[in-house]
Amino acid sequence: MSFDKTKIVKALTKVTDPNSGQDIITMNMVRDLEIDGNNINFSLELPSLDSRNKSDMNFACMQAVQEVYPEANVNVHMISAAPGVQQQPNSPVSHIKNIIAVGSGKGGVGKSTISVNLALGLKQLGAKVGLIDADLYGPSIPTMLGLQGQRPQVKQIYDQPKIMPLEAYGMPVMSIGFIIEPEQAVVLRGPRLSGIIKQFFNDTVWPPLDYLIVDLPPGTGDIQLSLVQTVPVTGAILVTTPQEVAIADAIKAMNMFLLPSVNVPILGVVENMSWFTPAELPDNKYFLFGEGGGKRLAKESNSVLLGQVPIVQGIREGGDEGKPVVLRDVPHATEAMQLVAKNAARQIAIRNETKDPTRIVKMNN
Ligand SMILES: Nc1ncnc2c1ncn2[C@@H]1O[C@H](COP(=O)(O)OP(=O)(O)OP(=O)(O)O)[C@@H](O)[C@H]1O
Repeated sequence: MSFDKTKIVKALTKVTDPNSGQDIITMNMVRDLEIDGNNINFSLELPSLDSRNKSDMNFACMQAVQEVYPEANVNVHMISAAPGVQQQPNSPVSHIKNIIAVGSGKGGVGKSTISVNLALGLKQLGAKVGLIDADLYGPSIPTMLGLQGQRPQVKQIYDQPKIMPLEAYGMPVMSIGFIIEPEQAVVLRGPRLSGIIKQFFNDTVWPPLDYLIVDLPPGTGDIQLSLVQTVPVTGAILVTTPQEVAIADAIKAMNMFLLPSVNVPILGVVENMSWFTPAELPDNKYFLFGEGGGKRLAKESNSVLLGQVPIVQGIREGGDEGKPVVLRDVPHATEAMQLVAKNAARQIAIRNETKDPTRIVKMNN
């Protein structure tokens, strides 16, 4: 009896890739399928050959094929994925094309608001997007997406517990706020924080994504460091308000990404709360927080201004009500957020064309 390749492929769709939660055929991990008499041979491409699930996956492949062809000899050859753009053999998330950090110098400049709208804005453009809220000083993203009080599920994959992100508007989301109470979060110290960041990547099942947006705490600290030590960060976006005093802090945050040992490119700057326009005077702009900060920071970081977002009541309401403004139709605001997303997508594409993939920062402790 000869074996049917289509049946074998179908059988292999029952084998799960533990990193993405998808099957290994969908993830394009099966290569060089050959039938040779009683032998069924193929290669299984893994992100890294020291993957902890290597033998489980080998066994799962054999079992799946022998369910349809019990008499077959199944030979699975494990190979390591060739690193492509933004892929590194040791990245726990090589199925995520771009990891984008959103940072700021000061708190309260609207970094989380920009992160949420940027993520959903990129999704509106047709991309597959995920969001991580790593801002432990105010994990506000659960509220901004109407997910407050919810807890992610834990699923056993190959006998290991894996976290399944929650979903908002079709977008997978993880937050420090899903795991610990905000009061507890602020007293956490280095090793514990670094453990949480690692969990977000190593133990969370992210589907294949074009962009994963990471909302960082303001300033520079343990979370930023853990992030660049865990995954290759494609680039950083800085959020600032227009006033001069915010810029000095934003420059410190920028310098951390640009340290030679970190080397994460700055993709651009978003200036938030740029001006206020009262509804009854639609042609007037009041520059409550001064002017020019975003432009200056873009110049300092040798990047571009991705957009200016005015102060609009609908932006605050969108956050409080769990439906971000980019999904609404709010004059001056929805369009401004969509433009930020469009410009960010363009700058990411330019970055990937012109610069080498970022490397994960090696720990020297
Ligand atoms: N352009 C804007 N217009 C009106 N309200 C805004 C705007 N941007 C942000 N806000 C509101 O300001 C508040 C603070 O925003 P947000 O939580 O995004 O700041 P943040 O920089 O992430 O703060 P932190 O990092 O300190 O938690 C929120 O209530 C948000 O809805």
